[in-house]
Amino acid sequence: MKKLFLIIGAPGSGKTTDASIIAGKHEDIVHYSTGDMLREEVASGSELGQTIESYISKGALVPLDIIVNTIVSAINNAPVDTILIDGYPRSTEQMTAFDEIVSKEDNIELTSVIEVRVSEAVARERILGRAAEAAPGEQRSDDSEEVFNDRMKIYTDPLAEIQAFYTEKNLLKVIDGERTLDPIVADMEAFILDNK
Ligand SMILES: Nc1ncnc2c1ncn2[C@@H]1O[C@H](COP(=O)(O)OP(=O)(O)O)[C@@H](O)[C@H]1O
Repeated sequence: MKKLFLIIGAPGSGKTTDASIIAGKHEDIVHYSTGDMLREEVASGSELGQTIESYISKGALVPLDIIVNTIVSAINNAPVDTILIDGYPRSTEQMTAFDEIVSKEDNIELTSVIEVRVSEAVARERILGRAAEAAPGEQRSDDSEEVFNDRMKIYTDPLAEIQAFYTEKNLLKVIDGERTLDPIVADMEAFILDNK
């Protein structure tokens, strides 16, 4: 049985960093970041990667079929049974599409949806700080003020509906992301270890 933890959070919430640290500490936990998987496809130079980059550079969501295929293949190819995926779902369309997949796949259990919660002000400060600190040529194409605003709106627009959907299923776990890294990671790690 593959036990899946979805981790959502605003741009700059630290969701990818948190999940990556936890997976790095436990051999029986693997972590996939939707953003990183999509950027890997872009880096491959494939035609699909060019399509993906056209969305990422605008802070827009890539099409449903692309992101669903990306996460389903990551789950199916995962080498261990506890899987953390950060950056999904980002729309109610993605949420319902995945709910259908999980309901059909006996081998996949959605164990929890962890929301790393930060205010827009903290998210903005972190993203624009990351952009300012990036080495020349290393800045992410979507870390500009304008694209950040679009990414933030895309995240917050469906959030209430996503929170309600998973609260109803008793699957939502909120973690305060406005702290230093260690207590956030400790809280998330304890929750995952208690529930995997
Ligand atoms: N679940 C998803 N659905 C569609 N597009 C996605 C998804 N996850 C990531 N992306 C694309 O990758 C970009 C970067 O995502 P990510 O690295 O997680 O950054 P952040 O969440 O901090 O904005 C998103 O702005 C979007 O273009």
